[in-house]
Amino acid sequence: MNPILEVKGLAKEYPSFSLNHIDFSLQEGCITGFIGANGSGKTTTIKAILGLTLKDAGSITFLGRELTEKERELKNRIGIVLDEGYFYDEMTIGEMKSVIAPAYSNWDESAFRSYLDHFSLQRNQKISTLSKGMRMKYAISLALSHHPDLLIMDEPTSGLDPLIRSELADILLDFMGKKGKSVFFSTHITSDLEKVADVLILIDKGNIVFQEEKDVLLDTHSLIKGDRKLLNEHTRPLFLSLRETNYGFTGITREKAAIREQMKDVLVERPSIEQIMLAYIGGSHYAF
Ligand SMILES: Nc1ncnc2c1ncn2[C@@H]1O[C@H](COP(=O)(O)OP(=O)(O)OP(=O)(O)O)[C@@H](O)[C@H]1O
Repeated sequence: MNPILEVKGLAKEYPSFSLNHIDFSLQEGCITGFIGANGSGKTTTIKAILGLTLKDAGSITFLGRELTEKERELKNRIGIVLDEGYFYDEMTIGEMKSVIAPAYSNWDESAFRSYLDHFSLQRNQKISTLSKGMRMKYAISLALSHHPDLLIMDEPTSGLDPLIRSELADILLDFMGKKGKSVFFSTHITSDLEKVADVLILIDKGNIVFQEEKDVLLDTHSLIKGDRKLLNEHTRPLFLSLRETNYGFTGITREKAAIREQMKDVLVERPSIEQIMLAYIGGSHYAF
C-alpha cells in the first residue's frame, strides 16, 4: 500500500495545548479513523493539514509532494467536511455552492445535482433552515462533487442520529468502491468506525498513541473478566487497564496467552474499539 498523505513532525502550540511533533500516514484505499477524546487535538491536526491553522513545525506531503507546493492543484484532489460547516447561513444551498465550486477546477455540476437529488436537498433552501443531518449531507455533496481522491472529515457524525450515521457509513463505502480513494475521518464516537474503518489512529493530549489496522488491533487486545482474587502483583501488570468491583474485575490486555496461563477461570472476550481506546487513555478509571 502507498501512503496518500504523510504527516511528519507536525507541531502546533496553543497557550494550554500542544500538538507534539506527531507522525502518521494515510494509506491509499483505506478508511482511516482518527480517534481521541474531546480536546485531544483531532481538529487542530486536521486544520493544520489543510492549512486552516498555521503549523509551528512539520511537513505534510500528499502523494509525495509538500501540500504547500502547488497548493491549488493538490487541494483539488482533497474533499473536506468540517464540523463547523464553514457556510454562510443566509445563503441558499445553490448560492453557497456557487461560492465554493469555482475553487475547484474539476467541479462536476451534474455530480452535485445527483447528490442533491439523492439526499433530497433543494437548491433554494436556506442553509440556516437545514437540520444537522441535512447540513452534513450538503457538506458531503460539496466535498464529493469535485471527485477528490482523499476525503477528510472532522467529526462528521457528531450530533447525528444513528440512522443518519449509518447512512454516512454507506456513503463512505460507496465512495471507497471507486479505485484509489481514501478517507480520513475523525470522531469520538468510535462505534461509527466498527463497520467502516480499515486503520485507526489514536491521539491523546497532542500525542499519537497508536496507528494500527483495525482488525489487528481487535485481534491483539482482549477483554478479560474474572474474580478479583485472581489479581496479584504478577497478574496486574498484564493489563493495560483494570476496573474492579466488589465481585470481580474487567480488564483490557495484550497478553492473552500469559493471562490464560496464569489466571484460571477467566472469561476472554473481544473488546470494542471504544474499550481499547479507553484502556489507553483512561488509565484504570474507565467504564464498560
Ligand atoms: N485557536 C485556538 N486557540 C487556543 N487554543 C485552542 C485553539 N484551538 C484549539 N485550542 C485548544 O486545543 C485543544 C485541542 O482542541 P481540538 O479542537 O484540536 O480537539 P479535538 O480533539 O478536535 O476535540 P473535540 O473532539 O472536542 O472536537 C483544546 O484544548 C482547545 O481548547
